[in-house]
Amino acid sequence: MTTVAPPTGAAQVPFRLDIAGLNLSLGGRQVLSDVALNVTERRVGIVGRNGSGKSTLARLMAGLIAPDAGRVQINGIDVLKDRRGALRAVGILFQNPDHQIIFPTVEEELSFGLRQLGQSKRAARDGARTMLARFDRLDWAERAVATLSQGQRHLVCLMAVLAMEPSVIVLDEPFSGLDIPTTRALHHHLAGITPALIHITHDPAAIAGYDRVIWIDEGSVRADGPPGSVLGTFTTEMTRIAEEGASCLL
Ligand SMILES: Nc1ncnc2c1ncn2[C@@H]1O[C@H](COP(=O)(O)OP(=O)(O)OP(=O)(O)O)[C@@H](O)[C@H]1O
Repeated sequence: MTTVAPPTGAAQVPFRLDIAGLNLSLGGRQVLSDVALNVTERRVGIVGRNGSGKSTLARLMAGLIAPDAGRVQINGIDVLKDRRGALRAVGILFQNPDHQIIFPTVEEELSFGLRQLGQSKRAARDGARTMLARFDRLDWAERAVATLSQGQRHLVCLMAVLAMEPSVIVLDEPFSGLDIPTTRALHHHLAGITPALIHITHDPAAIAGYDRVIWIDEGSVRADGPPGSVLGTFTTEMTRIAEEGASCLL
């Protein structure tokens, strides 16, 4: 398995997320209600039932959608108002890499974000190749993205986000649909990276070793604290709901 060395000096990258009074309705339904969070921990998990509002929160954290009320700041940058600042502050990885990849070749895909940050064509190409080399994938530079597997495309997305050196990366269930070895390889890559991580997942084991876990329930924060206590309560509640559902079917 490839070991990924964090870039020198990057361990000092600051991270602070401040969410205040976040409210959002979609399709006439309140999806998030009064979400307020202050986060400085570098490994944070988010759990919650299907439809509880996790992905919506992830998009708000990345400044991809606007709330009805409230604001999201990362390192003091309002991610909605300062789009250039937000590109440096936060990266996001979606469940489906095909929702993210827009260029035909791997190098073009990795260069794009760097061009958005204002780098010259040459600097962006060099940055893309440096990132590919870090992951021992320099041979992918000219490769057509369409010829890569789903797991390999996930890795392309991860490298593209990392190349931009954001303070934090939001992971929106990036491992669903991947086999165990691919999932482990991506976990391994993530364990070695410098940016803070906010990781949305349905797998409590994936975030058991994190610094903090936030449980989103029906658009609000239901529990927030160390993984030991939050994941314990969450799992007990999910099991109770599942058993209740099963007994209804009998
Ligand atoms: N564009 C939209 N228009 C209307 N309703 C939406 C829209 N996007 C999301 N919703 C609704 O908002 C709620 C929260 O959706 P969201 O995708 O944030 O949930 P989630 O917690 O990420 O769920 P899952 O675990 O299933 O991915 C759901 O009820 C969903 O149907």
